[in-house]
Amino acid sequence: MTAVQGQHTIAKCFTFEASHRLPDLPEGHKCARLHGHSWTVEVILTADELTGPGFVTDFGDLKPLKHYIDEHLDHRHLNDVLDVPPTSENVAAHLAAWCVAYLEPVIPGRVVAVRVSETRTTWAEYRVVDR
Ligand SMILES: Nc1nc2c(c(=O)[nH]1)N=C([C@H](O)[C@H](O)COP(=O)(O)OP(=O)(O)OP(=O)(O)O)CN2
Ligand SMILES: [Zn+2]
Repeated sequence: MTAVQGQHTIAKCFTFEASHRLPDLPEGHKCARLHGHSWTVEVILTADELTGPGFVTDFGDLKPLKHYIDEHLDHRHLNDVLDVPPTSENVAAHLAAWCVAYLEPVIPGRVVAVRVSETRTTWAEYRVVDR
């Protein structure tokens, strides 16, 4: 059978608990108040060729991201961590930049995007420009 042309993509989810408040919102907006979420982070990776038994990246090799999240975001007030308002969009961009700087050099795959959810009904995705 002829192989279908395509691209492998994998993802792994991480969670953390953190508070935030969003500035520059209209008077009375609920998200200007201090509140917290169980956040979800999904890192999405691709590779042109599989390695080992057929991996884009061994899911286990994504542990440095879990360690970063546990150390720097979990049970923190995100306004103290980021130097921009801690929206889902900005948290996703922050984690994408961290993954490109510190995770990519030590894994075979490339980071495609980081998706962040504050709630079960919302997400924001930061897509890394193709390199
Ligand atoms: N584009 C964005 N919009 C909002 C963000 C964000 O980061 N990016 N953040 C918030 C609040 O922090 C909070 O997450 C509220 O979310 P929202 O879905 O508006 O509220 P609920 O979870 O309570 O959902 P309901 O549908 O109102 O029950 C706001 N917007
Ligand atoms: Zn919120």
